Amino acid sequence: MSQRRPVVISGPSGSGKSTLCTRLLNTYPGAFAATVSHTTRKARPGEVEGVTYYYVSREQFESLILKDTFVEFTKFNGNLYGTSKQTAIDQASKGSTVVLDVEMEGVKQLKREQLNAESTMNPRFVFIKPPSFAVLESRLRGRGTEDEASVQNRLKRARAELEYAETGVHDRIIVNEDLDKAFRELEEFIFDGRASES
Ligand SMILES: Nc1ncnc2c1ncn2[C@@H]1O[C@H](COP(=O)(O)OP(=O)(O)OP(=O)(O)O)[C@@H](O)[C@H]1O
Repeated sequence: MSQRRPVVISGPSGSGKSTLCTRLLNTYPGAFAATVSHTTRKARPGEVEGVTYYYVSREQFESLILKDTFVEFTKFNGNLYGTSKQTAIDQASKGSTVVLDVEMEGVKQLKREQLNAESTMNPRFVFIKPPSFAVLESRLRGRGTEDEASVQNRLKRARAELEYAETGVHDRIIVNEDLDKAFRELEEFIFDGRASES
């Protein structure tokens, strides 16, 4: 299989990025690889260093920024998150198509990176859109992982994400209403219309 361009999956928190990414990785074992991000947030029970995240201190993270380590990084709920260039290169060298799950700031940085003459990533961008704001809110609450302040913060950011997507920066927008349908559309986008008929 020829090496495919990296796929950047973005969308508001709660739109279903992780759900769709996980399904992609499980449906095609070995074909896709998610990058492991660096974060300054503390590991939650069950999370594994080097698998879920690379956990670093704020000082370490800031020094990595100065060393131009990250292809994108962002601050969220007081913590820093970033995708290092090296982890994307490592995954691609194993023959896997790299999948990046990022939010709006990450997309903007990746777009800027593309303008850089030395940029080699050349990713494609897909936006996962919730069917409506009300559905997004109910999914975020239904997930049961956020306190009220975090839900409100995510919803505020979601408005900006949706406005940004309106500007036409993504190669494809997928409305995640019915999960199976959204997944088929994602497959079609990734395989350029040659997805399996599942
Ligand atoms: N099509 C769908 N129909 C119903 N529920 C869905 C659908 N897609 C995702 N969900 C549910 O919505 C919630 C949010 O999904 P998910 O965690 O994948 O979002 P996310 O975009 O990755 O969020 P974050 O950026 O915060 O990680 C989850 O509980 C998930 O099971």
